[in-house]
Amino acid sequence: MAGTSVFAELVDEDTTVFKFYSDGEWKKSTSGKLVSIINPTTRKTQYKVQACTQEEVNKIIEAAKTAQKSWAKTPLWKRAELLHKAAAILKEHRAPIAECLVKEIAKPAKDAVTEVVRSGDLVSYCAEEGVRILGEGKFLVSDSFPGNERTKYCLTSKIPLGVVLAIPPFNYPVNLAVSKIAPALIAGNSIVLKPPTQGAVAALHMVHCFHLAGFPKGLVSCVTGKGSEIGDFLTMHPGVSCISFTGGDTGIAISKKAGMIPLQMELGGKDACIILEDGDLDLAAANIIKGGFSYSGQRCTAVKVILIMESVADTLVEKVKAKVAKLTVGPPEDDCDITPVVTESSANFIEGLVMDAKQKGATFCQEYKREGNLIWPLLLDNVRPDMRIAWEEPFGPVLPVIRINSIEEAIYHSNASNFGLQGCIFTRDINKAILISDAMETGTVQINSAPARGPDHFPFQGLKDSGIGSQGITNSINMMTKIKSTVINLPAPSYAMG
Ligand SMILES: NC(=O)C1=CN([C@@H]2O[C@H](COP(=O)(O)OP(=O)(O)OC[C@H]3O[C@@H](n4cnc5c(N)ncnc54)[C@H](OP(=O)(O)O)[C@@H]3O)[C@@H](O)[C@H]2O)C=CC1
Ligand SMILES: O=C(O)[C@H](O)COP(=O)(O)O
Repeated sequence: MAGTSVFAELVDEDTTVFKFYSDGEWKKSTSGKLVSIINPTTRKTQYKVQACTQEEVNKIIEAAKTAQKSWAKTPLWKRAELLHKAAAILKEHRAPIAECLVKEIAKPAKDAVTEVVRSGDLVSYCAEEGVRILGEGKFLVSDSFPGNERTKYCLTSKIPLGVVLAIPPFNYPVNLAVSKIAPALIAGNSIVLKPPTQGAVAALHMVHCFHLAGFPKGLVSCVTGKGSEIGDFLTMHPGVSCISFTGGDTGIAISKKAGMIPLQMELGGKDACIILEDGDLDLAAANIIKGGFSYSGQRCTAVKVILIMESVADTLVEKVKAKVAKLTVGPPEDDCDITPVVTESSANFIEGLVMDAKQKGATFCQEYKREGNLIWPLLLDNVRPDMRIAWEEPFGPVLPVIRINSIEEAIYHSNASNFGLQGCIFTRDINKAILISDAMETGTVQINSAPARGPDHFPFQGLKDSGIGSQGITNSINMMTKIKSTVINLPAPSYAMG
């Protein structure tokens, strides 16, 4: 159970009130204020977390700055060793952490366990990748640039940035937290985590695994509280040297307010699934179900619009409809495919998109049904560009189908979006696939499979409003370092063996 056994020190007087993590200790905030986490399924308060004060944030950042200085002098292999230890502890305690994910964000039970295991694997991979790429630098000689003799040797290495602020979203509160924490730590940075409110307790449990692994005091901290209240103070804090954020439009606002520091932003998406006449329609239908409806469509990489050639549209829609009918709908504890969406306001937003489509004449392939936060999976056919669902991301189990008559039309629609995260193409013609991929303004294009972030060492990036920079283990480690050069100036040209 959450907050019990090794996690007992996280809880306050009752097992639903959780402390925050500062200077290697679990603490109650002096604010005396708590933030409630509502269970999306029961719509009742499940847990409460501390609303940290600005003073507490100041202390955390000061401690993080101090801890980082000694951490940067800790041998790389020792940093990796601690990360491997944290990964093992995380995996060992996957059950109580997954239980938090089920209660806080209604993630289906099996997927919740997968998130924790995937996170442990990510931390270990990061440790291994870090010792390789951070163990190498460059050696340059001056005479390759015109006008120079070989009188200068330039040695470059990757050095840490300082304090990294990590802000993950509700849909992967553990995995998208460690995908920022592990690269930051292996690269010699300290980390301040501000978890999403929905998912904060799972994140606190994950942080405790780093505590149990024995990381130095102050190196890893976790501030809780509503992003709308404590967010600006954190993101504009002069002690923060880098922000790694995943979430919605909030990221655009942060990028305008943050100082002159490196930013890693992974924001929303409207990933198109383009299906050509020669595409394998069974494969496409299976990927539409997995891509569009897993975790009830609450993934940035979810298939969010189907662009299908008119000549094969009826067949494809029938295949998808048949599979939608088989999706199970209900509580996450029962491991249903479709579970309640994260908040009531999300459910209302999704309903607004559905009603707009209804009013403007979309074809409902299923009856629209909602109970509380639970929305039954819905395929909307014959969606037109004047409908909001054609452009906006529902972050829910509702999927629009737009019928197209040419490849150009598909590319035009995909590129007209303000987002540019991923897209996918179903065709047996690899030449067409490559041409379409090249024309699509997205960070990644998948050929004959649904969009996805993983495997987690692949580069992951969004263009346009979908983000800044690139994630993936290697890119994140590099992003959380800067280059330092030392130039050795020789009194006379010197050529090895020359
Ligand atoms: N590209 C990607 O990889 C992903 C993108 N997303 C996108 O995120 C959205 C849904 O996720 P959601 O969690 O609701 O996104 P939000 O942008 O609302 O929240 C993301 C994080 O930012 C915090 N936050 C809120 N306000 C501020 C602020 N002013 N300053 C700093 N931090 C703040 C939130 O905390 P709190 O919870 O306390 O408000 C949360 O931890 C969708 O649009 C989706 O597309 C989601 C997942 C991955
Ligand atoms: O933010 C998201 O929703 C995730 O980065 C998507 O990850 P996934 O493709 O592994 O679900």
